[in-house]
Amino acid sequence: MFEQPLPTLPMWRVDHIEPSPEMLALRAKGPIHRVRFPSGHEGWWVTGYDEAQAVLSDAAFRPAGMPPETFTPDSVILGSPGWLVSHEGGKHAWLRMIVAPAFSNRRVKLLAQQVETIAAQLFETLAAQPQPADLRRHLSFPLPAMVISALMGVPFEEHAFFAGLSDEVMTHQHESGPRSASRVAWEELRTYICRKMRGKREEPGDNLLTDLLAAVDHGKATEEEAVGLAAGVLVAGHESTVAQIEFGLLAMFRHPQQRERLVRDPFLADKAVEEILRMYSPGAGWDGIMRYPRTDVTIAGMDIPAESKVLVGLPATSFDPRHFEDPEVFDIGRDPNPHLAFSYGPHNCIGAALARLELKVVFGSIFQRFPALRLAVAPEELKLRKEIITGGFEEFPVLW
Ligand code: HEM
Repeated sequence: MFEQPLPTLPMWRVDHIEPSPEMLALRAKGPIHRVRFPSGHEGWWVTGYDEAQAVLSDAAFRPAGMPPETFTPDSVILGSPGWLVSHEGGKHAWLRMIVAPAFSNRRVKLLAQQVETIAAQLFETLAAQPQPADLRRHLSFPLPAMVISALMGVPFEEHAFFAGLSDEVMTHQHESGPRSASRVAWEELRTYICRKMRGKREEPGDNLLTDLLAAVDHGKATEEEAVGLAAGVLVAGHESTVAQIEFGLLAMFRHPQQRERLVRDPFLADKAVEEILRMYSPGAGWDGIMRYPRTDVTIAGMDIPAESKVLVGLPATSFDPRHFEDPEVFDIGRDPNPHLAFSYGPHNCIGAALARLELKVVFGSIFQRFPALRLAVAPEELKLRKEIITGGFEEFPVLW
């Protein structure tokens, strides 16, 4: 009998950010599907919400940075010592505990004021530019980088340097792309962090690099692990937030009624951010996070052999009608909104509270500061950054 070819990933979004119709159609057929990955390998794609949660909390699955030997992880940082997604079980919990204080409620509260100050400064810099101006250059790229400077305890002026390296690390990351430039950038980034961390001996403070140096001094982590932890936080925390600001703004431009709702009621900012995360999470040609079962497993009645590739389709889970009413509707007042944009289980995003804070500061005030904010080009002229997993745009020219 004639066999249907397997659905192939990636399934590109439409108009840069709208969910792919192929993804929606496949998701509607069931919670798990056999697919072909960009690498050419066959494997499984989990699109159901409950099934995704089950995989992400099951210790039978290794994380994205621990692929079986036959597979390459989809980025050079996955697999590096100290990068949290390259560890599992007790070792992962131990390393995560070392960075956890930097993300505690107390530290995030301390950062809140700084985030507001940084955003206000960047808004004014943007306002002072001749129009049209590139919002990426003046807001979406520097904001998360400056916040990470504060989190790590490095001078603001260095943000452009390390954010440039972080950007390079995340570029050409699709599993089939070339990687030499991102390897070089990863090494350079680690060297920079190592130097800054050692500098904390003379100039300690309430920041991540001081915590990490203490962990090394007390024998809780090797220097290599500490540097990997910091570099991982930096890379994970920068690119996804940049793309989320840009995708969120494009979403608001595409939905003028929702934008008006937000302008009329800025208290909706929290919920608007959640809805942006649910429906327009970062990603370009990115369909989820990889997991590898160490034993034979069964998901939703489908038998999956050990050591296969199982992609947990976080973006697809946002459209599961078992958890979201009218999931294809962008509703900034949606409540409840239990999306999985920050993942689930032991590797859930440790920076979620900080990311939410940054997004809330942007979306809660940008349309007040720039009431006529709009794209200076037709949306189809925006160039999606296809070579970077998180997406975002080459430039984001705006008028106001
Ligand atoms: C909109 C912004 C963000 C999104 C959508 C996002 C999303 C995610 C997702 C889906 C994961 C799980 C990866 C996996 O299990 O394979 C993750 C992990 C992680 N994220 Fe985020 N993230 C964001 C912002 C941040 C920020 C601001 C930071 C830190 C400053 C951060 C640091 C991390 C770290 C360190 C991990 C690894 C956690 C672990 O393996 O234990 N992220 N993030």
